[in-house]
Amino acid sequence: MTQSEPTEQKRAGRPFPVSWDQFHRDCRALSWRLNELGPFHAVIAITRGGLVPAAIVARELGLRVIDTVCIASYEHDKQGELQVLKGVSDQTATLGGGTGKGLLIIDDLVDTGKTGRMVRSMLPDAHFAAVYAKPKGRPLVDTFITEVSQDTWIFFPWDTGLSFQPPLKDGAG
Ligand SMILES: O=P(O)(O)OC[C@H]1O[C@H](OP(=O)(O)OP(=O)(O)O)[C@H](O)[C@@H]1O
Ligand SMILES: O=c1[nH]c(=O)c2nc[nH]c2[nH]1
Ligand SMILES: [Mg+2]
Repeated sequence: MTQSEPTEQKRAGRPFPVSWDQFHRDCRALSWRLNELGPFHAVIAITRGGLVPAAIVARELGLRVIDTVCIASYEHDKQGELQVLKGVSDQTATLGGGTGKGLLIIDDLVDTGKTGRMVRSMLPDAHFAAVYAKPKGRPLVDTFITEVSQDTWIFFPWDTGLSFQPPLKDGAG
């Protein structure tokens, strides 16, 4: 990528900030939906973003077997090549009969769907849930809570902090 190309975040343009409180509520809503679809043998978090919703969903559903698939693609806000740094453990794979049946994969969001596609190819029969979905990634997930437009950038609470916001009207501050 050259210096002048905009990042995915800049290209998205429309900011969608999510507070801890809102995120917790959305994860609880996701848990309600998933509770009707289970039971699941184990939760698999797609790191790192999937770790937070996975903890909340596992707590709500009483699941104590938690594994990770470690995937890196975005360097801050630019998407590069997908790298699988760690797959599911043999023990979790056995629980899912080798194809992921009865396993619950969780991520914070699906955007282009690249990450979701990669995990689906690893565990085709697993249930894949994300808290937020953009249109391109939506066909990859079985369950999600809120859809946002493709030109939206979601700002998660662990990536942000409180800061001064200028008033909408110029000079009103
Ligand atoms: O649908 P996609 O276009 O593939 O994008 C979605 C993925 O991008 C983000 O992860 P990221 O690679 O930034 O890593 P992180 O979870 O460690 O922040 C997010 O947590 C999803 O896993
Ligand atoms: O914090 C993030 N917000 C997003 O909208 C997004 N899309 C891909 N990766 C992302 N990370
Ligand atoms: Mg991620």
